Amino acid sequence: MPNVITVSGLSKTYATGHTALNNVSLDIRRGEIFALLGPNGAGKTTLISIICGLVKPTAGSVTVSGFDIVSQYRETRSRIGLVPQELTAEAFESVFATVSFSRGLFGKKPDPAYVEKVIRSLSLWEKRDSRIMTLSGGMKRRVLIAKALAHEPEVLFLDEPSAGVDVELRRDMWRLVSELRDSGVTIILTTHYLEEAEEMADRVGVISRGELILVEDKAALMKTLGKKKLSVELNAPLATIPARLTPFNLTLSDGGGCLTYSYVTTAEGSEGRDHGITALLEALSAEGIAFRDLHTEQSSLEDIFVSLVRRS
Ligand SMILES: Nc1ncnc2c1ncn2[C@@H]1O[C@H](COP(=O)(O)OP(=O)(O)OP(=O)(O)O)[C@@H](O)[C@H]1O
Repeated sequence: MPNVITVSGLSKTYATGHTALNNVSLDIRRGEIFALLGPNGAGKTTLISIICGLVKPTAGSVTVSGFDIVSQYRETRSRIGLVPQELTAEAFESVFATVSFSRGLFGKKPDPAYVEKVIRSLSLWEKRDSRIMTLSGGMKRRVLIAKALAHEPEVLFLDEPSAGVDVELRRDMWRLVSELRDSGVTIILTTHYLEEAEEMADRVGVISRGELILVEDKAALMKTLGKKKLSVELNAPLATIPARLTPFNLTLSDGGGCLTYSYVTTAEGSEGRDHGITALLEALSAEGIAFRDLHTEQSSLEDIFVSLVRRS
């Protein structure tokens, strides 16, 4: 996949002297869903704001579809849709008028059929003539997405799309984001919710204190980091691990009193694929090894994330 955004050596030090981004380089592939994860204050919004031309970088460069965000601002901005964190929309305008107006801001010719399509895809058609102020919070958020899509952007930024929305709207939004991706739009979202990244993203970037500490395919991340451990507390300690048990790559601890087995719990793995636990228990029984207790421990994405951020 060719890159749609190239970020090179990007840094931002605010007037306060605070360095919010430090030498960040990142390629976003056309057509992917990229999740940017990071704790509060990590620099996610700063990064997005620079790419969208709202904040000036201190050093480094960014191109969008090959155009420079500073010297070719109009070219880059018209290719980007931004759904901001805060709910801001014109209170007295109707949904249809607001979305049409957003399209006009980017110099696009009016296209009521396209605006209708966007509004329908966000299940807002029934509300097209309603004033924004009369809508629920969830509907207002849908309007923000419609506004961001009004000028047919190639790239859509969603800053904390799930903040303050209920489970149903979150699900709807996830569905919408996949549909947009299927229609060729590249999506970059920031989130605190690992579940969201896990559900939607093709790739994940972790940012902490202004530095990009990891960029990885989600599947690979889950595979390497989504591990489970089974600990078997033995009745009698073992001096060594018997040969029959070698294929399980066990570790022996607690003075020989505990055997630990690690296995992967990716989405595919948990759906019926044998983790080898049955085979392990059979092998233990065949070796005449008795145990008094079994327990499992899972490294949650939360743990993984916290340990990555701490390590950085
Ligand atoms: N205009 C500004 N002037 C000075 N400092 C700023 C400004 N905007 C952001 N910062 C600081 O830069 C750092 C990064 O902020 P940013 O909003 O990019 O983080 P974030 O990862 O988006 O956080 P959150 O998850 O809370 O939205 C923070 O310490 C913040 O206080």
